[in-house]
Amino acid sequence: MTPFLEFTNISKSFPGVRALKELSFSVPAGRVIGLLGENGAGKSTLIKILGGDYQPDTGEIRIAGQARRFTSTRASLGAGVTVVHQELQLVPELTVAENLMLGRFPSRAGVVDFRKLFEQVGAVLKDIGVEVDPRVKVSELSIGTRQMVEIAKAAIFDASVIALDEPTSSLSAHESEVLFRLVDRLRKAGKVILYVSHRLDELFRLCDGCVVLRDGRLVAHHETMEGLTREVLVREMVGREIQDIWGWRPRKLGDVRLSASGVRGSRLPIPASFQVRAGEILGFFGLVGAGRSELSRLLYGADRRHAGELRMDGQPVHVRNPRQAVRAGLVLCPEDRKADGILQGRSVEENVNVSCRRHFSPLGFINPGREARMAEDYIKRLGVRTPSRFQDIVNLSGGNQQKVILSRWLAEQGIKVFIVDEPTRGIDVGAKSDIYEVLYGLAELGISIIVISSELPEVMGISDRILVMCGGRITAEFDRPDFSEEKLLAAALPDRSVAQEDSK
Ligand SMILES: Nc1ncnc2c1ncn2[C@@H]1O[C@H](COP(=O)(O)OP(=O)(O)OP(=O)(O)O)[C@@H](O)[C@H]1O
Repeated sequence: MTPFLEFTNISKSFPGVRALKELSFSVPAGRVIGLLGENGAGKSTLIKILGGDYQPDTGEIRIAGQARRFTSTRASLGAGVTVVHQELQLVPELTVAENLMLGRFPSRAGVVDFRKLFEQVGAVLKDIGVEVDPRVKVSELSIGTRQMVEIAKAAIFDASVIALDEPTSSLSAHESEVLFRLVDRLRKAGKVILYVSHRLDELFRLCDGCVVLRDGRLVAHHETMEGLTREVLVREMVGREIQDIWGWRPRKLGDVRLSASGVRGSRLPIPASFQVRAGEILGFFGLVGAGRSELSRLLYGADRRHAGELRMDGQPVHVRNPRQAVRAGLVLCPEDRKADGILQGRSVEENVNVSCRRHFSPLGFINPGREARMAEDYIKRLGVRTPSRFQDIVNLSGGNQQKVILSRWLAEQGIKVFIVDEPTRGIDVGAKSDIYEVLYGLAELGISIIVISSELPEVMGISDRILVMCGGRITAEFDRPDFSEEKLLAAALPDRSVAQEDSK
C-alpha cells in the first residue's frame, strides 16, 4: 500500500536525553496505528514533532509524498495534521464553536456572524456524531466531552492525519466507546490516525497495526494486529518478560486499623460504613461517578463530613481537614495528581521531598543528604526516566511525572492508612508492577492501603478484598477467592439499561 504519512530517520535530543533515535516508519491512508512504549520512550516527542511543537534535529516527515518541516502548530494544521495532546488545549471560557473555529470566525460587515458560526460548527458536529451544543461554554462540559470536541477539530480542519495522545485516560467506559466510534468513522473516511495508549485492550480493539518504541528507537512495526498477543507487545516494550504483572502474595493481616461508620457529606449524602485492617489492601471499584473519590475525600477531610465517625486503631479521630488527617496517619494520593501536585520549575528531588522533608528537619533546616537519598531511592524503585534527580520535573514525560508525584506520597512518614486514587493512570505496564511492589512493601509494614481504581483487572489483581460502589453507596463486598469480573461489574452497574448502554 502507498504510504501516506512517512517518518524517515527522525532524531531529537534534549539536554542529557536522546528522546528519538533515527526513527523511520510509514503508514498508508485509512489506518489506525498504535504507538506504544514505556514512559519516556519518546511517543509524545514524536507527536509533538508532527504537531510543530518541536523540530527534529535530523530526519524528514512526508505527507502524501510531500516533504514537510513544521515550525509551528499553525503550519502543521495547515498541512492537514491535527494533534490532540494529553493536556487538552481548549479555552474554558469560550463556547465550543468559538474554540473550534478560533481565528477563523465567519464575519459580516466586519462583525463576527455568530449565527453562522454556530450553524457551521453544529453541522460538522452532527455529521461526525458528536452530540454537543456548539453554544455551550467548554468549562461546562465533562472531560470526556471536551476530549470529543478536541477531536472534532480534526473534522473542522479536514485533517488527513490525526494524532491522539492517550485520549481515554480520563474517560469513562461509555465515553471511551463513543470515542472509539468516532475513530472508526475517521478511519473509514481515509484518515491516518496515530493512537498513543498504555491500555493494550484498547489498542487491540481499535488499531490496524502498531509501532513499538523503546528508549527512542523503533523496536517493532506490526502491519497488522492479527496473531499478536499482549505478552509479545509487553516484551517488546519493556525488553523483558513480565510473567505476572500483579505479583500478589498472601500477607498476614492485623487488627482493624481504620473504621468508618455512617460517614456522609454534601457530595456523598448516603452514609457509608466500612473497615480496613492493618496490612490489608482494600480495593474500591466502581464506574466513574460511583462515589469512590467522594468517599476518600470525606475520609481525608478534603470535603466536609456532615455525620459519621472515624476510628483509628479503635480510637475516635477528628479529621476536619487534610492537615488533621495526615497527623492521624491518613494520607490521600489524589486522582488528578498532575493538576494537584506538580511543582513546576522545581527538580525531581524537590518534588519528591516537598512533603516528607518536615520529618527530616524538625528545626526547619533542610537535610540535603537525606533528601538526595530519598529521591535516588524512588527514581530507582519506580524506574523514573530522568537524566538526574536535578532535572526540572516539567521536562519529564507525562508518566514519569506521575511516578514522581506518587513517590512524594509514598515517601510520607508515619502513615497508617494510605489511600491512592487511580495509582497507575498513564503509567506503562513495566512500571505498574514496580508501583504494586511498593504498595505490597508498605502493606507488609502493616500500613493499610485503600486503592481506588476503575481498572477492573488492576483492582482484582492487587486487592485482598474489594468493596464495590454504585450511585454513591457501597453495594457489595468480595473477598479475594470470590473475585470475578461478572460479579464486580454487576454490583457496579446501576441497572440493566446502563449495562446495555456501556456494552454497546
Ligand atoms: N522539553 C524537554 N526537555 C528535556 N527532556 C525532555 C523534554 N521533553 C521530553 N523530554 C524527555 O524525552 C524523553 C521522551 O519523552 P516523551 O514525553 O516523548 O515520552 P513518552 O513516550 O510520551 O512517555 P509517557 O508514556 O510517559 O507519556 C523523556 O526522557 C523525557 O524526559
